[in-house]
Amino acid sequence: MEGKKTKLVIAIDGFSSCGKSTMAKDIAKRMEYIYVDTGAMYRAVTLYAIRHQMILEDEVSKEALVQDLDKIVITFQYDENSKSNETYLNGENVENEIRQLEVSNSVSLIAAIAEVRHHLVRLQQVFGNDSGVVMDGRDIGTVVFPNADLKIFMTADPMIRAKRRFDELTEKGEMVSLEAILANVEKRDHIDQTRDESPLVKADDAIVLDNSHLTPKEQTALVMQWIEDKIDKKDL
Ligand SMILES: Nc1ncnc2c1ncn2[C@@H]1O[C@H](COP(=O)(O)OP(=O)(O)O)[C@@H](O)[C@H]1O
Ligand SMILES: Nc1ccn([C@@H]2O[C@H](COP(=O)(O)OP(=O)(O)O)[C@@H](O)[C@H]2O)c(=O)n1
Repeated sequence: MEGKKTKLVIAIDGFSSCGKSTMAKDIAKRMEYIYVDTGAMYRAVTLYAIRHQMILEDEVSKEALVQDLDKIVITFQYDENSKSNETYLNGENVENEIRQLEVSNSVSLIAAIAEVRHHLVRLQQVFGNDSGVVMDGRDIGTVVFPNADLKIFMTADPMIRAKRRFDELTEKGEMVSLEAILANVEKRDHIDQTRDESPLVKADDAIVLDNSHLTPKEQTALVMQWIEDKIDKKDL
């Protein structure tokens, strides 16, 4: 299938920590598409806000942050060691820092700000200009690429998601509790689904993928079949 001429825009949305980016990266590699982790962009803006004391006990200095948006430059660079794109904030590699619980605890507040969303969505849409892109987030199939060729809405049992994230962070040496992770996952899902600006919602034409009991290999195999079907239809 690699090298086929027809290039798709693939949108992957869904709840926190269910495996969206794992799957998106795998698909992008197999298809030789660009992969864009939009969550990393919201996380980088959040890290900037934390470092500039713009978040105090769940209160965000919105005006100050919005004023600074043009000063926040987010880029991705391929890293040979991790064999994946890593996130840079104003030239500094922040890939590890943006995954820490401190950032996770504030990111949904930052992502609820309309001006932040408009700014990042504009940047994300540029990545899709050439098509051949896999993008994951919360509003990709609904707002960023409403005409995406394939839309997937991922979900899994909240406890299973929390355990996956817990294993990942403890493996990296972060001292966290499963309870704190579960609380964060559930709180973010709630804020993401109930915010006014482009809330997390399944697009009408998205396929639901519950991967609670699927391995990464199994979920990729399933999605590769859906991609093949889409390409066959387009090539007709
Ligand atoms: N199908 C799966 N089964 C078990 N663990 C998974 C599966 N998919 C992903 N993971 C693991 O779950 C964690 C969260 O995955 P990630 O791709 O970061 O999720 P998301 O992008 O939705 O937040 C990672 O540690 C990843 O390795
Ligand atoms: N397109 C996107 C991507 C992320 N986000 C926000 O950014 C947060 C972090 O996204 P993420 O994809 O890194 O989160 P995880 O699913 O990896 O935990 C989410 O909880 C949302 O609040 C968003 O609002 N829209």
